[in-house]
Amino acid sequence: MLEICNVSVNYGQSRVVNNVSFQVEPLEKMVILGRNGVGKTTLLKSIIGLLPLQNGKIILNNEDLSGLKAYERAISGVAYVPQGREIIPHLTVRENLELAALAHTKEITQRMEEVFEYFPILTEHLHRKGGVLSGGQQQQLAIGRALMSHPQALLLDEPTEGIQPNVVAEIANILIRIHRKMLIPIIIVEQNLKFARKLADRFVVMQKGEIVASGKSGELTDEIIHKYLTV
Ligand SMILES: Nc1ncnc2c1ncn2[C@@H]1O[C@H](COP(=O)(O)OP(=O)(O)OP(=O)(O)O)[C@@H](O)[C@H]1O
Repeated sequence: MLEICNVSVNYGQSRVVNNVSFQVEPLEKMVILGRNGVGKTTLLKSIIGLLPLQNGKIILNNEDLSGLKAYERAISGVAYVPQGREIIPHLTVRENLELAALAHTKEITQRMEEVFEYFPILTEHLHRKGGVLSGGQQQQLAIGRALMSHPQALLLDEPTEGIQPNVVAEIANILIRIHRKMLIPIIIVEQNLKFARKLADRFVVMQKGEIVASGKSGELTDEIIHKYLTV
């Protein structure tokens, strides 16, 4: 289980995430919703250790990660698919995957085979540079790269951004398969409501750094959408 306990994050004097708490069970996929600039990415970055916590704790499977650096949290099992994918453009698909698994070299071939089961398209592009892939292919590579560390929790920041609708649907189905097989908590920051509804078991909505609504995905009402999500 991934526990976010009273987390606050500042940029300088400015508080961007304020006292956020929620838990994600291994059987759950949680989506974080909210308009632009409400602190969703900042929260994800504080969970993975790229931004310091002002207050609060991050606990994964009873291990307190709060004092650990980002690479130590990665070793403890937190994997991150960043907004914009951040594929290394001059490395090939294979090299992008290998790089993500350097700490686990013994199992690298097996891990890669697992990634190819989810994303067979990557096998067709294995020796091409990551930078020449389409947006959808890069997103698949970014998720595959996160899986190379065999994570205990998976965090994704806007995986549908800039991706064609048919590929979005495919990515949703693959994430559902990944979750069924790995049974790890998944947190997705998302603006695409259709995708969020298809994927998520539960949701939280953020506004001005705080959680203002939460529930099971069936409880995501038009009223909540109108009040906190439509522009
Ligand atoms: N490096 C930074 N330094 C100072 N302020 C920042 C920094 N990065 C983000 N912010 C500000 O913090 C607030 C929250 O930004 P954040 O990116 O977390 O929001 P978000 O909900 O993820 O939005 P989006 O959907 O646009 O990515 C915004 O007001 C943003 O301008």
